[in-house]
Amino acid sequence: MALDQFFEQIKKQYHDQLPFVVYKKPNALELKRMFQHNDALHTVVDFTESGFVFAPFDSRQDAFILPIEHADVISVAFDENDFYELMIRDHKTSAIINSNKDSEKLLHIKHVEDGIAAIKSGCFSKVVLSRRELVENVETHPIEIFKRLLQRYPTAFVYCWYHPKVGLWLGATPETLLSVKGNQLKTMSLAGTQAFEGITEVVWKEKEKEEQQIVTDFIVESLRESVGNRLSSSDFMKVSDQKTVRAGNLLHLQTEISMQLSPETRNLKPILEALHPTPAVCGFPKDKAKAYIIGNEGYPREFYAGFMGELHLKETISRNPNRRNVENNAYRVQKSVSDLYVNLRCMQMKDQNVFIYIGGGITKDSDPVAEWQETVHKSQIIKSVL
Ligand SMILES: C=C(O[C@H]1C=CC=C(C(=O)O)[C@@H]1O)C(=O)O
Repeated sequence: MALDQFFEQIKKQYHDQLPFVVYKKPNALELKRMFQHNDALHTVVDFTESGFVFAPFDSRQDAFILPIEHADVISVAFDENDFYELMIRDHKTSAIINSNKDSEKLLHIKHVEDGIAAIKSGCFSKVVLSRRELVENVETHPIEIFKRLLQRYPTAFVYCWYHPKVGLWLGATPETLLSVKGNQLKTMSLAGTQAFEGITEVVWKEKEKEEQQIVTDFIVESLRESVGNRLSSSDFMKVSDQKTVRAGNLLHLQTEISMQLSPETRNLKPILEALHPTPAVCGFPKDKAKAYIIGNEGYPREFYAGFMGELHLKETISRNPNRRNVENNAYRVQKSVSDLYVNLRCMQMKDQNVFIYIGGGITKDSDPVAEWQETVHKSQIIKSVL
């Protein structure tokens, strides 16, 4: 199917107020879309379901799914030239809208100061505080915004999710929550932010390294506790060194973590309950930081800092990648694939109003004004696609 036709069909599905998701995985040269046949709202029961899941920050609230058995899935190839075409077409319309008000600045700085005071009084060692910024009168069609996200963030998970009973969300996230292919589990710890200024070999402050190490330690410990009994040896968990990764115009510190699960692990609920929300979007210890966020942030996060992605989809994988044209099914295996991402660098569209969600990790050494500026920088980057 041609790319234009692919996007036109999505616009029609949206116009007809029927649920859909369109997405591209990090570095993939393929776009996928899933159309639900009717507007029924399906709630996740235990994460053994198959489909595309959309889960909120606060796991006491419902997570939703476009179930594979009620949906059509189509993939199209997407290569560098398509990126180029889109870039040329949309170049003139991209603009950075600066709408930060002084009252928003003072409020965020106050929230960060209060968060630092709570850390110093021993409530928790890290908390991620965020804010929501409103941009009014956005006339760009959400699918055009999605295309711009695609061209800007080739290394991100880029998505547009819509359900008439929930709303419309878009984003380009650099953070994997959980990837399970067969019995291979991969996740990552991501934290620390600085602007990308042409090079990725940058120096990180101790404060940022410590902030990211809190996330890594939490993930390793949570995985040990939630699936540890299925491990035959701790050698099954691999933890990489800290490295710098680029997410559009930002740099972050990242550690990759991987392990093997027992072959029959279909129920991801215990792992997701242990991991989500990680200290990259919540804080540490998790429950105290989460209660503080919900009680003090002053707005509902809804799906920001929640997670989304493929849950238990079937994928045919070649056992021997060198045997490309082998027709023999003996070389192909069907694996269950779950690829879930943290909903960061995202926005929610309500008619022509767009809410942008941005936050940052706070530790005892954080500078409230610098934290405000980090959210301004992140929001300007997101706004530039409107
Ligand atoms: C919570 C956000 O980012 C997280 C992920 C990477 C770096 C972060 C930071 O530097 O604070 C945050 O932990 C956000 O962008 O809204």
